Amino acid sequence: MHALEVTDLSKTFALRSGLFGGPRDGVRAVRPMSFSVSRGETLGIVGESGCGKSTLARMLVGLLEPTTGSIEIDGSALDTADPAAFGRLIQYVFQDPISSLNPRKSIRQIIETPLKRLYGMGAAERQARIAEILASVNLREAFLERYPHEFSGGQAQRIGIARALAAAPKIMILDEPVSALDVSVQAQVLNLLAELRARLDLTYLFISHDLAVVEAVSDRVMVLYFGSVVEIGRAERIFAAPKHPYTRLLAESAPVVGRPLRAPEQTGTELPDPLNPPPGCAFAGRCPRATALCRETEPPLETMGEDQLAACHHPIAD
Ligand SMILES: Nc1ncnc2c1ncn2[C@@H]1O[C@H](COP(=O)(O)OP(=O)(O)OP(=O)(O)O)[C@@H](O)[C@H]1O
Repeated sequence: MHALEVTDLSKTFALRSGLFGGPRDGVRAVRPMSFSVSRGETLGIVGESGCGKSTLARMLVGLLEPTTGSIEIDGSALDTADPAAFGRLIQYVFQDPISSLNPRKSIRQIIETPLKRLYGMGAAERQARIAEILASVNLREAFLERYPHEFSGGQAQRIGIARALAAAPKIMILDEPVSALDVSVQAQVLNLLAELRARLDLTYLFISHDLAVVEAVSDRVMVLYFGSVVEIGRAERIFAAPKHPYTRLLAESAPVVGRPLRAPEQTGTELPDPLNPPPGCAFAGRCPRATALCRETEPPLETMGEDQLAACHHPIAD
């Protein structure tokens, strides 16, 4: 049984009706995708801006209703109408730690909220739990009566992590959790996350533009392009021996540690128009290997080596 099992999950943002009142398709932000994550695993998720990472993450934490598909955690399907059930199982750590914390609430109130809301804990139980959570993110109890703006970025991100841990989730979605932090602080937060994962048997989905960070922290990496999974495989293999030309482009355009992915305009033609998607492979317009087949028929995600799947008619040979 997987910690997380996603089946045919998709999201289309409806648009107002088109010219002359006719229907229009809407923006297919996430096309039907299926993947699973094992208990204790870190799955990295990479892709350029607009590839659907946030939309996927927001569906996984119950902030956005999927258009199709299902989400199972530890074998139980999540009910999209029951946000508290999501909250107890899967939590989100945001990119910008300070602005993601309510400025009018003390740290105690911020950490207490999930304990009350999700578990209905009484005062004594909450006090004990808060002390435990603070210790696990290496923050002093003296911080509890302070407010978010009094903290540095690294401390604020520890508070964001503490808030997520208060829900005692099985899965955490880490959305660019260190990209807003100074490089010197990034490693501390990444080490803390690794330690928490091991100690609490957590499963992570780690979204990042920074391939070096993703490669370092992930067991497997999933590459998204234009709302679809184009490749998924072991972190140590996927950038070293990509099967999909898009994964290779990403790896080649970010050769320096810490360098973020380049914008599409720096790596060739732009992304396709989401309102008017091409019929075949969405990457064909930028792909040096594309043929007529690619422009006509969308390639399915297929096994192409040990633990590696790619959606490509002309995959790169080993
Ligand atoms: N509420 C919305 N209504 C209409 N379209 C949307 C909405 N939210 C996202 N989109 C579109 O869906 C697509 C995927 O967006 P999403 O924010 O998930 O991408 P992303 O990979 O997270 O990008 P970034 O890295 O910039 O956050 C984009 O084309 C975006 O314009």
